Amino acid sequence: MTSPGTRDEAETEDLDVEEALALVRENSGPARRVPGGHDAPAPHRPADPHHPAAPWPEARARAERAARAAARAARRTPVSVPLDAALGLTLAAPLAALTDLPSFDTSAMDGWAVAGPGPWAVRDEGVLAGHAVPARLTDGEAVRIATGARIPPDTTAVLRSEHGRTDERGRLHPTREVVHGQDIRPRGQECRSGDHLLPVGTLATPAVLGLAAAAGYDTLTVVPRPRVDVLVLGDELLTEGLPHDGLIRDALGPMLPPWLRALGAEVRTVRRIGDDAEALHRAVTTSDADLVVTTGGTAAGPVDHVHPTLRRTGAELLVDGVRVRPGHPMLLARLKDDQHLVGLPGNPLAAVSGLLTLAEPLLRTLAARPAPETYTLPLRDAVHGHPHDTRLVPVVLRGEGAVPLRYNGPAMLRGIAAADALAVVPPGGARPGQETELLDLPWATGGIGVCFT
Ligand SMILES: Nc1nc2c(c(=O)[nH]1)N[C@H]1C(S)=C(S)[C@@H](COP(=O)(O)OP(=O)(O)OC[C@H]3O[C@@H](n4cnc5c(N)ncnc54)[C@H](O)[C@@H]3O)O[C@H]1N2
Ligand code: MOO
Repeated sequence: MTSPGTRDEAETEDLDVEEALALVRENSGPARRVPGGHDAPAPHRPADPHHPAAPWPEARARAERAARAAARAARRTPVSVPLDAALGLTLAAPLAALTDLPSFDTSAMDGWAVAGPGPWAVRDEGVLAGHAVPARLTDGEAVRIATGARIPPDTTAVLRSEHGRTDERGRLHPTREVVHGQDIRPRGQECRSGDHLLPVGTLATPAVLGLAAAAGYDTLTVVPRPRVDVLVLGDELLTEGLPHDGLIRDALGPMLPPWLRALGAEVRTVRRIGDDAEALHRAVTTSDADLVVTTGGTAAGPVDHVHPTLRRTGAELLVDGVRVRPGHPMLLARLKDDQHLVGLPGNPLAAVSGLLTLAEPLLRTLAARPAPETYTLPLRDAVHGHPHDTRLVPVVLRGEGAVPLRYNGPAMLRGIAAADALAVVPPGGARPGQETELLDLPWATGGIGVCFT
C-alpha cells in the first residue's frame, strides 16, 4: 500500500481544518489566509456552455470551497454537548486538564503501602479505592491497599501482594528488594490541572471521550454537525414489499441517512416528495438545513424537476454535471450564502457516486473534519475506462491489492454492498497492477467515521 501524501500535503490538510475551525468560532474575524488554502469565497466559474460538466477532482474541490464560504457566511457557533454526543465531532476548544491526573497519590497495585524498610507491622484495616485520606503510616508500618486507593501520608513504597509474605506473628516481609517510591503513582504524573492535553481540531474518538472524562469534563465544545434534509423524488417508489406494476423499492431512503451521518451530518428529515414540482419547491424553500440532498430528477426527463426548481428559486449552480461514471448528472447549487443543495442522480450507484463526490467534501469541511488521506493500491484486474470521464468502481481489498467487483452498473447496489472501497479509475481505464486511488467506505475503515446512529 502506498500513501502518496507528502509532508507538505499533510500540513495543508491540517491548516484546512484549522481554517474551518476559525470559521465556527464565535465572533471570529475573517479566516486566516493559509498558504495553498482557498479562503476566497467559492469562485463560481460560469459553466462552459460546451463542456459544463466539471472534471471529478475539480467537482470535489468546488464542493469543499463552497462549504468554506458557507461556514464563513454562517459563522457557525461551537456547541457544548454531553460527552457521548461528541463522538465523531471535532473539538472546537482545546482540551485542558481540569484536574491533576492522578488527582491524588495512588497505588498502582494491590498489596501493601509500607513505610520504611521491612519487616512491617500490618494494620488491621485496609485502604480501598474511593475512600477518604487514610491515616498516616509510621515507620515500620504497612497497610493493605487496593489498586487506585489513596496512598497514606509518609508511605515510602507499595509492595505488590505477590511480593510479600506474613510470618506467624503477622509481620510482613518483602520477598524481593523494595525500591523507594515503587508502584506509587504520584499526583499529577500524567498532567497538572490546566495542562494542554489536546488541540482544537482533534476528532473526538472514544479514547478522547475517555481522556476528557478522566480530566473532569462533563461536556465538550465541538463543531456542530451540519444539518441535512433529504428529499427523495420519484412517483415510482415503494417503501415496503415487493416491486409490482412498474413500481420499485426506494433504495435511497434507507441508504442515505446512515451514510450521511457517517460523513458527519445530522439528518433531520427524510421526505418522499414524489414527482411533484410544487412540493419540491416548497420543501427546498422552507428547509433551513445547511444542506438539502435530493435524489432523482436530475436529468432532463419530463418529471425531472430539480433543475427547473433551482432556476425558480434563483439558486446558483456551482457544479452542473461531473465527468464521472456513474453519476454524471449530479449537481451542487448554492441556495443561500450558507445553504447548499446536492442533487444526487436517481440510479442508486450513481447516487453513491454523487454522495462521495459532492456531499462528502462539503459535509467534511462544514464539520471541520480532516480530509481522509488519499492512498493507492494496485488493481488486481483490468478495469475498462470511460473515454473522457473518471469511473468509480466498487472493489474489495485483498492483501496488497484491490479486486474490482462485478455488478457495478449505475442502477446496481450489489457490487457496492460487498465492497470495501471505490477505485477511482482514470479516463481510459486501468491495467492489471496499476496503482489506483481508493475511496474507503466508512464501514470498511471501521474508523470513527462510523457514527451511524
Ligand atoms: N436523455 C438522457 N437520459 C438520461 C441521461 C442522460 O444523460 N440523457 N442520464 C442517465 C443517467 S446516467 C442517470 S444516472 C439518470 C439520472 O436520472 P435522474 O437523476 O433524473 O433520476 P430518475 O430519472 O428520477 O431515476 C433514474 C433511475 O433511478 C431510479 N430511482 C430513482 N430514485 C430511486 C430510489 N430512491 N431508489 C431506487 N431507485 C431509484 C428510477 O426509478 C430510475 O430507474 O438519468 C439517465 N437518463
Ligand atoms: O451517470 Mo448515470 O449515473 O450512469 O447512471
